[in-house]
Amino acid sequence: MADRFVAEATPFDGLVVVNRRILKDDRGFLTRLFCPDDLKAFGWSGRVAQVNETGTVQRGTVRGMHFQNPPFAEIKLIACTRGRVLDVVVDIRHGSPTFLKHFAVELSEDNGRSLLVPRGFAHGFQTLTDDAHMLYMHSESYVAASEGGLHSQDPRLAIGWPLPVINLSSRDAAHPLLQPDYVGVVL
Ligand SMILES: Cc1cn([C@H]2C[C@H](O)[C@@H](COP(=O)(O)OP(=O)(O)O[C@H]3O[C@@H](C)C(=O)[C@@H](O)[C@H]3O)O2)c(=O)[nH]c1=O
Repeated sequence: MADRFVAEATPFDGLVVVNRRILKDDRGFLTRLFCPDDLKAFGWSGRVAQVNETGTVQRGTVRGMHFQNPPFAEIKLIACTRGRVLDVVVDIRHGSPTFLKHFAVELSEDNGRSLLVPRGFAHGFQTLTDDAHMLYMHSESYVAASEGGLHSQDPRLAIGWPLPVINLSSRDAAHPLLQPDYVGVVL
């Protein structure tokens, strides 16, 4: 069996686009979403503490930009299992050469792409279709008190959302803008 996952490097240390093989036959398809042994080579380590799914009703909705602060900083493997999204991460690792730069990739139910996001990135996405579903593997448990957020429309991040941004949650609308002295997270 050829590799189920083919890694595509990004300009960000540890951030990997994972191209999944999609096995098709007359009935439909099968694709492997997660395998700790295979993904170890791409940077997954430790356990899967939880698997979450979200469904988003309306095209143009933005969720994010979210992260957990140390000691609960987490690795996430992110896939879109229904519809299409523009998935975006921001490097917030203190001292990183790509600090506060962002990376965007389209994830969809058809393109077989997942994003393996190391610790020290904020994550968000915009739905490009109605009724979009996302699936997340998390290496750490959800700890509400450790949650952090950046504003998805912070001018300093300059994320080019392709559609007018709608439906921010009240939490996401309240994320503060970055201060000039922001130094990121120390892992
Ligand atoms: C993330 C999370 C939320 N919750 C609760 C908190 C809240 O009552 C409800 C909805 O949470 P949120 O508003 O944070 O949902 P959402 O905005 O979809 O949060 C998600 O956004 C994307 C961008 C990510 O990267 C994810 O890791 C996650 O942070 O679910 C959990 O119980 N467990 C979890 O792991």
